[in-house]
Amino acid sequence: MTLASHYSLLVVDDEPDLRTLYELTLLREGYDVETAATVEDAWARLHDRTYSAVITDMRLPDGTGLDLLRRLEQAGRRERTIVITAFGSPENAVEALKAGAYDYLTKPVDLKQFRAVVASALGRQAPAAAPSAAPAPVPRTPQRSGAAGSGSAIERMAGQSPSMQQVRALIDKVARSMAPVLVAGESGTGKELVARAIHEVSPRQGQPFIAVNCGAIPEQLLEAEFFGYRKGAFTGANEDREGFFQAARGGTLFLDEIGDLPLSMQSKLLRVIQERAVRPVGAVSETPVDVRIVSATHKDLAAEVQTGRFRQDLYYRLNVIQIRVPPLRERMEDLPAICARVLERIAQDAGVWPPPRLAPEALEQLRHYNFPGNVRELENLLHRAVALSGGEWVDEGSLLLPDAYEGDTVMQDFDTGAGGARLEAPAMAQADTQAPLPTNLEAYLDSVERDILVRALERHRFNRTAAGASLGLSLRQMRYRMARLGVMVAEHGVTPDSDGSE
Ligand SMILES: Nc1ncnc2c1ncn2[C@@H]1O[C@H](COP(=O)(O)OP(=O)(O)OP(=O)(O)O)[C@@H](O)[C@H]1O
Repeated sequence: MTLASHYSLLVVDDEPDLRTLYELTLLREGYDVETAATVEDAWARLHDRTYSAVITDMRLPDGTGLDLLRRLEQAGRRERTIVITAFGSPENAVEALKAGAYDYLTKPVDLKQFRAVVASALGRQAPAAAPSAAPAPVPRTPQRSGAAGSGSAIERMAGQSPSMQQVRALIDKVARSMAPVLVAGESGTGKELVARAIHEVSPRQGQPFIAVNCGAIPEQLLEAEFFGYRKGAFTGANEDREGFFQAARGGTLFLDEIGDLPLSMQSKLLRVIQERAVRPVGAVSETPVDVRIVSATHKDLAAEVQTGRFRQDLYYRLNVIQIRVPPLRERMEDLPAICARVLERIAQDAGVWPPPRLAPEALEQLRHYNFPGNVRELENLLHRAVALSGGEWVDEGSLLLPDAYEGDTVMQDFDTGAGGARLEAPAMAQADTQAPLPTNLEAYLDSVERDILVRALERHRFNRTAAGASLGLSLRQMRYRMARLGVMVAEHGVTPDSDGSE
């Protein structure tokens, strides 16, 4: 661990008392500290040497903290900046974060928070934020953490269209600061991928990335899930539990579908963001947390504010920097690159190489589709196409774009496919015309297919080649289908994983 004395800090404030207070606080932490009283004085010092971080008051006699910040940005300096703003002027704080400040503090400065923010800017664990005891891990059901598939988010993100280049540039820019980011875009456009990318290129990359789907947690559990609870806080609380905020300590908390958060929880979240401290349910005191918040929404949050469904003050706090991920139909020039990247991943997951390629006619067909479900829909489509074709090429016939589900085309595809069990699905559907229709055709067909694969594998003692051959499939096709549907051959049989391949 780096010694505190290896960090040098520049404190800029024109009030001698405050300057001394900050200086003493930081010296006590073991840092090297220099001070300046004006923008010009600070700039002269910065001319002579570099610092680990600059802590500046917003109002200075010859300018503002923002002026200093902009100069640092323009000169390409790497110093992290913390701006101290007057109480009740959140617009200044937002302005500072937009201009590239790492973080801000509000007057009167709470010294505990001051130490924690400086430590965070230097990439050190804040002393006050260290966990007191190791609480039990939180149940992870509504939360998806860790890598979403193989490879880093930046590597996974394909496409060089101007809008994607802009998204990448913004990711790079915001990664350096603590500023909250709101990622906006339709479902399936890649918002979570953007959030992960921000975390990965930020200094927090070695720390946890915790993803929470705000819409998936029952309202009465929200507080306990977010902030944790103490033993005995309510019936069933048999032990202390951490919440998402504690689990994300030092890292990034990704709040997906933030627009689904009920109003009661919105005010609690706002408080935590303002205070940078959480109070677990049943606890008497608050614990400081150093967490960067990235949220995402497919809703028009500004409109939600207008209708009173989303708190304006929270919107203001979360939306300091907005990254809009455009729908796929607005960046169709990215289609070939995204298809190639997705096909690579499908092949990798199935343990097959080289990855299949998209036939030019298939690409042409995709170009004419408008992808209401965006990249996620494209992924699902390609998954199925690869499982159907199983060869080196994905052709037009295997794409089954939604319109092709109607009429004869489906029957034809099933007929020309590979006989046997695959004919059962349409045959079954015809047999009982009174049977209720599935509400989700894709999920229904997947479950039929999964069932057939499992039965064939069981009948052939889990030998994929033999089971595949009995269904008229090559080993390669069998592997793709098993990977797509999450059917795994375990030591003692087959494990259908109902979540599919993700
Ligand atoms: N530019 C891209 N290149 C390759 N894959 C991508 C790209 N964008 C998104 N994906 C993939 O598409 C899928 C959907 O992306 P993601 O989950 O990030 O979208 P989302 O906007 O968060 O969706 P939702 O709103 O449904 O939560 C993921 O598997 C992701 O890896």
